[in-house]
Amino acid sequence: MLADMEVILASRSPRRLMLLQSAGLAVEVRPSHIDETPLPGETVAEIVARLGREKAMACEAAPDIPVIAADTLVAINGKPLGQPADLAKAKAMLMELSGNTHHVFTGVTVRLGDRIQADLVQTRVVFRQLSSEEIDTYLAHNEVLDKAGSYAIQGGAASFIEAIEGPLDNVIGLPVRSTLNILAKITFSGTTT
Ligand SMILES: Cc1cn([C@H]2C[C@H](O)[C@@H](COP(=O)(O)OP(=O)(O)OP(=O)(O)O)O2)c(=O)[nH]c1=O
Repeated sequence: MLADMEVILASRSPRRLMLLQSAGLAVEVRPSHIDETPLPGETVAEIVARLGREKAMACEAAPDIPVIAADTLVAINGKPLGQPADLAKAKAMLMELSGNTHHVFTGVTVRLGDRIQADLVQTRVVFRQLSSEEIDTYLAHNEVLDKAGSYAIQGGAASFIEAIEGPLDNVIGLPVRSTLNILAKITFSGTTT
């Protein structure tokens, strides 16, 4: 039903593009550039929901082409971990995640003209204990500056995972099942949320 549907992806994330293409959509990439600074007092869930929506709204598109946008953050003890500014911050984040449980939140929005459908998906991730040397080796061999929480579960960080509960693709940046659900809803039902 959705196969070969033309959509616009308002994201520069190559992982989101790959995930949508793998689902059979015909994707045009048109990244949105918005200020991703959290507002005072916002929870992590509220931040990703708002930023996903703002990215979808900021993207210029014809009213009959669905726009898909998302925002992903790692949350530990209620605190958001976004993309690290530098390798020192990346190391600090991985030290904090080591031996602990965190949650990955993605806010995904589909916009069609002035109608919006959105969803919020979370995945629980448990990291095993990591040594300082192991983190240094990981950072020396992996690109993490564009990854929330300074790791990529689809790369070398898979071996850090002790347990995961929830969708894996949500951690990579886009929960595909949820995205296709809201895409189908907005395309075929015409309802607004
Ligand atoms: C935790 C984790 C995050 N990520 C990525 C997904 C997202 O691309 C990125 C979080 O940053 P986002 O700000 O959600 O997205 P982005 O900056 O890549 O793209 P845009 O703002 O244009 O939409 O972290 C992984 O690829 N693997 C992981 O294991």
